[in-house]
Amino acid sequence: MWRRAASLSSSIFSSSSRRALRDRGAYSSKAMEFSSAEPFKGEGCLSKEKNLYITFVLGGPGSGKGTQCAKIVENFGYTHLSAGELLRQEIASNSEDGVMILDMIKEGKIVPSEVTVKLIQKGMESCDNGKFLIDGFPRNEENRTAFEQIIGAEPNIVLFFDCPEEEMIKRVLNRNEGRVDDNIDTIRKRLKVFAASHYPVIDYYSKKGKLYKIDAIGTEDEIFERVRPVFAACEGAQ
Ligand SMILES: Nc1ncnc2c1ncn2[C@@H]1O[C@H](COP(=O)(O)OP(=O)(O)O)[C@@H](O)[C@H]1O
Ligand SMILES: O=c1ccn([C@@H]2O[C@H](COP(=O)(O)OP(=O)(O)O)[C@@H](O)[C@H]2O)c(=O)[nH]1
Ligand SMILES: [Mg+2]
Repeated sequence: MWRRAASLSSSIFSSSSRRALRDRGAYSSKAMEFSSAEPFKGEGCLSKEKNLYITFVLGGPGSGKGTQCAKIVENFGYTHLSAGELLRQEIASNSEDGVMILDMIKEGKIVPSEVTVKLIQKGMESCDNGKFLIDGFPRNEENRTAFEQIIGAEPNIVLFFDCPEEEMIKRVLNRNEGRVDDNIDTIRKRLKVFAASHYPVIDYYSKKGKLYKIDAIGTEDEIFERVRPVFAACEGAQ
């Protein structure tokens, strides 16, 4: 069972790890636009006493969040919790909230925070592993503050997959997973919601020095080579 993080500001990399990461090209000058002057102050990686290490994985629809999460899981032993997938499971289980969630997803809207955070909480509590990738959440400021209040923790780091809209549309239309929201009308709505709501979240974590902006154009493997150093430095610091 994971234990609740006592601090809302836990951070992982020592300044030497951060230097090494930068030297290895983990983030481009573009990514640095989002980084604060003094990003990492923490000592350990997965905080020993808290036993909880959280990464939020953000980006627009089709930016490759799920694809890269699978690679992070494979290489670094994280538990992947996709907020969208948890909501789809809730629909499939015919739960009380299922119809409301389905309506919101079809319209590309953001499901009320409490519903999503409770599902994430259940996922985290049912898992012995303390290393979590929380994929596709928080989608807006209200999501972000609800997570802090309900879970009592902040992410240690935040990945943001930066992808042009045309590429996201192309990928979603080719996704072929039978999702009710992978059609051009819903994609356009989702992109509008994304454009209107993601920036304050990104900006918040940037100012806290937790944000890694990853260029999401390239092959899946090329993109993972941009992601890998972020986690490799973390492992090295343990
Ligand atoms: N780098 C990439 N280049 C081309 N297609 C990709 C790339 N990464 C992922 N995809 C494909 O694009 C679609 C969306 O990827 P996914 O990981 O589901 O994105 P997200 O979770 O951000 O919506 C999937 O069909 C996936 O196979
Ligand atoms: O925290 C979340 C995550 C997802 N969704 C809903 O679920 C849909 C699909 O989300 P998912 O992350 O699976 O989509 P992706 O970005 O991976 O295409 C979104 O458009 C929202 O309607 C939501 O309301 N809150
Ligand atoms: Mg996804």
